[in-house]
Amino acid sequence: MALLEVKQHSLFFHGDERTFNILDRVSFHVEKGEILGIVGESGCGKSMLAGSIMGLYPANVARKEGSILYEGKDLLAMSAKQRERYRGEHVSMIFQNPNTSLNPVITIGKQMIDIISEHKRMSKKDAKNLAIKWLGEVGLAQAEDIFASYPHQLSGGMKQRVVIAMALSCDAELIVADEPTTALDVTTQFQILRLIKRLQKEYRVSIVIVTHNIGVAGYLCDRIMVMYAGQVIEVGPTEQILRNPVHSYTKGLLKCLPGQGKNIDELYTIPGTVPSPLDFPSGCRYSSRCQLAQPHCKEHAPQLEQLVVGIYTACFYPEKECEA
Ligand SMILES: Nc1ncnc2c1ncn2[C@@H]1O[C@H](COP(=O)(O)OP(=O)(O)OP(=O)(O)O)[C@@H](O)[C@H]1O
Repeated sequence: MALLEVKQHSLFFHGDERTFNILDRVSFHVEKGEILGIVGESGCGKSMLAGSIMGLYPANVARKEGSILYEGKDLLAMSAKQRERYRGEHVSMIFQNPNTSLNPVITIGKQMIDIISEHKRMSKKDAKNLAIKWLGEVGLAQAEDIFASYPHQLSGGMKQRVVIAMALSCDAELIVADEPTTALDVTTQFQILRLIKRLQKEYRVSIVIVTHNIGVAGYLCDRIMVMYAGQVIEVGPTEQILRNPVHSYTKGLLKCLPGQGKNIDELYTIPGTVPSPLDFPSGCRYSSRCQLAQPHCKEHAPQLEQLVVGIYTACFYPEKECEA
């Protein structure tokens, strides 16, 4: 059984005049010890889906459909209290901005002891030792000094390491990381990505990483799931997605990656923008930007279907080559 299995999950929101759809029949799974990357441009619904996996929803959600099964138990059928327990015991979230997870007026050490004590029965002294062990484990030299520091005394990269240490110190089985390196400078980004990769290998934790950067997912993930306008449009093993993508949107995302020696003027961008959820096209949601789109694509919505084993795409013309 997969650790996490999301089936036909849709989210509808209350708008000013009507309800509208943000996630549309999203289905995927995460195996134990796997890293899955959720990739797409801004506004594709990645963060909303990350929230769903955590059982966290904005106040204006009108309707949730489908199921989100964690070890076979459906989050959507749980009470708010059960979902809180699920978050406490099994999953942990890493946000783009580490300050979201850290209290500015409490030392790192006290925050870590509090969080460890919530999850494990142990003396304060043992919790302190465990916290310091984890601070060292995530590459923070002088872990004792970090333990005694306040968040504002640390750099962004150091704070993100602390947040990772917090997640692992509570034995989270699934970590949901929403753009965990986007706020960091390029060098620090690489260091944090390398750290996540090393820790995942060592502790066999499952990770869902949300990123707009398909290169980041390519480096870190076992499989990549590409989203567009609230729908999954391609899923497959990382090698396959990087070398032989089948959906023209995925090809476009790959083409946007900066190459060596390219300056900003030479970078490719996919023409057009992601449609607003208030205005999703009725056929294929990518059809207005797709150079392969046929009249049929504007009228009918392709379903996510298995092309070959393990590779799924929602496109009527997946085999065709295109410029993007
Ligand atoms: N509380 C809300 N009520 C209504 N619409 C929302 C709400 N939060 C987000 N949205 C809309 O839902 C869509 C998906 O947003 P989401 O933040 O999940 O996208 P994303 O792919 O994570 O993009 P980004 O990387 O910019 O966060 C967007 O069109 C966004 O404007």
